[in-house]
Amino acid sequence: MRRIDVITLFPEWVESLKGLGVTGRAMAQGTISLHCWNPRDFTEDVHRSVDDRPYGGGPGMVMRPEPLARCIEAVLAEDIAAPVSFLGPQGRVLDHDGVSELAGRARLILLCGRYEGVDERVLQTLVDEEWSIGDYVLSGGEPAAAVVMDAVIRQQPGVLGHEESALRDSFVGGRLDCPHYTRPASWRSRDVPEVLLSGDHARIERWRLAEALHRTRQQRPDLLARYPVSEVERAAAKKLGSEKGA
Ligand SMILES: NC(=O)c1ccc(NC2CCCC2)nc1
Repeated sequence: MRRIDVITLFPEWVESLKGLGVTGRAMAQGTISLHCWNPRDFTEDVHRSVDDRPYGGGPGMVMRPEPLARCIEAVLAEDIAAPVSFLGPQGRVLDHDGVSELAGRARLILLCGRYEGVDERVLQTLVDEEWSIGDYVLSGGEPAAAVVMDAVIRQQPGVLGHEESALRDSFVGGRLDCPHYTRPASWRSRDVPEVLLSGDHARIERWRLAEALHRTRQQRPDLLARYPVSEVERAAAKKLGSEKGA
């Protein structure tokens, strides 16, 4: 991933992400270039109108096809070809596999709708796919685009300080994350598990694997069905058990 184009009526909303955290740094460094496009810049009328009343009546407004289409075509005219992805509740629900798929692309074009949605003919003629971040309705696609961008950018090599931390994250290999601790070793009478202070990195790794497996079994048995316990996990849990007994 080296370029992300976001089509939005609120470019300042999206631009604000440039200054935040690891994803902000990646964009500030230019590892990822972020380009915002506003359909309002592609209107022809003096009022620069991007929405209009829905045919068939009903509440709210619909995004007009022409300015949106011109905007999308301007985006497509630049740089390499890429699918146009609409963020909407009817789309494929984003999960780790979806993030990996999007992260493998050289370019993302994210279309953010507002109001009641965009004219269906734009979706039929210019949009290639629809992604959803979950089964709920948002007032705009921008929050969903921000989620997609964050999840995808952190997968890029070199973006996170410690590459392996992106690998250990929850959901890699269908596992939730292990518990995390930092100083002080005893806090409000609660101690950090002694294994983490042992300096025995092999044992610490086994403990982390076993904890992640335990949590996944407790919180997300569906993930266990999809990603069965591996030999490494079984061995780690077994060895830990024997050590505990020791
Ligand atoms: N679950 C989601 O990812 C999602 C995305 C966009 C949206 N609303 C947008 C879609 C067009 C007008 C507002 N609602 C929900």
